Amino acid sequence: MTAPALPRLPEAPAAHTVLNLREYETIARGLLDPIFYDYVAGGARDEVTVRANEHGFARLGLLPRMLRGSDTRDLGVTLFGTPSSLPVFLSPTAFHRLAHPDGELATARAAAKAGVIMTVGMASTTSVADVAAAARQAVPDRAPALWFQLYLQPDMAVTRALVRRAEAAGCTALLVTVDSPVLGIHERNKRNGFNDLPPGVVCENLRDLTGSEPGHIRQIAMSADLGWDHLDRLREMTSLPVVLKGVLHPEDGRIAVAHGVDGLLLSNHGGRQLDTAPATVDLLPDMLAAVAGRVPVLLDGGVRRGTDVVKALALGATAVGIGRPVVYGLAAGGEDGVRHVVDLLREEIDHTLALCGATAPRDLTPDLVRTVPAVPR
Ligand SMILES: Cc1cc2nc3c(=O)[nH]c(=O)nc-3n(C[C@H](O)[C@H](O)[C@H](O)COP(=O)(O)O)c2cc1C
Ligand SMILES: O=C(O)C(=O)c1ccccc1
Repeated sequence: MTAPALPRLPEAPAAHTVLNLREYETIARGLLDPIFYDYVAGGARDEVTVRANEHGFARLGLLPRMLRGSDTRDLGVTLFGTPSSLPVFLSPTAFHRLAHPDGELATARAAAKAGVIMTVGMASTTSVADVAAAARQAVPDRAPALWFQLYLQPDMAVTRALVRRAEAAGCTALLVTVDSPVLGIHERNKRNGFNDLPPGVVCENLRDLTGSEPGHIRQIAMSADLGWDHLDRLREMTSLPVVLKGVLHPEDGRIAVAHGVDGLLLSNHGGRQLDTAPATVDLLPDMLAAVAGRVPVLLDGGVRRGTDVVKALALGATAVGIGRPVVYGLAAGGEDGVRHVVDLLREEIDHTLALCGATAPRDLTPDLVRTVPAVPR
């Protein structure tokens, strides 16, 4: 068993020297323990889906409109009642204390100051209550904009305990991950022998649940026995909006709506579960058709540029999530790094809207998106 050492305190790069999200990956790679970098960057099996997500955006072009924009643009959206300054939210990622000693606290402060929603992972290395306190302290005059990511547990008492913790912390929605009946196989982790957290790093939300290993990642039960009935029982146990994360087949989108979900997050887990699942942006039109406007559809996977965000919104997504770029920003510069990642995207989205003749996300329509031959990078 090899657990990576905690990273040394990284030197925060001067913000002006980092120009885009991909550069944050390069910087993080130089700072992180290679075992943890591989954990973050990697995906399932051949990592086909990891590459496909970014490639999906590369195969779409934006066809701008002229002479109809405005110098004042509004990027804000409201997602399940939670306002966000951007149509971008932070997707849940586990183990932030492996990227930076301040862990999820730094991420929460950055998200709160940037006015975007952070999804706290069930496998966070800071408790959801402490994350919420950090967000509140960072921006005292605003309610924290936090969602909680949940793996449905076959023991519904455990599920209930986690939901109560998220509610008590003030989370305003539950993202329920359903793409993990079993955990994806990451060959990089196998090669590196990465199968445990270093001493002192604990999944704080799992500390005092039933089970013999308090705070251990093995406390999270992945179960292929879960079914739609478990979702129904979750629906009955909370009045929080429930967003299903990881549905990919349009028929599952229809079933989810019939079961009363408040929204869908079209996600292939960043290519970390079923390898060769298609790119999420390629699946978006079919999912939107299946859902037919009954609930908002969010998307994550491979979003690295403002143009990616604008393409997804133009096709009909309500907002998009970012996963790895947040961890890379955190590794590179703690709170400032995450803040800069969000602010870089903000500037790129605003600039792209201007160039497309749009003043707000609602101006974006599918006719602005064309399939093109991907240009090699
Ligand atoms: C290091 C890492 C940890 C993740 N942990 C979780 C998790 O605990 N729960 C979950 O639902 N998704 C998890 N995800 C998936 C993300 O929520 C998201 O779907 C994915 O990262 C989006 O793709 P992107 O990284 O290309 O932006 C994780 C992703 C990464 C990279
Ligand atoms: O690494 C992941 O993608 C992930 O979702 C996960 C699942 C269980 C524990 C920690 C992370």
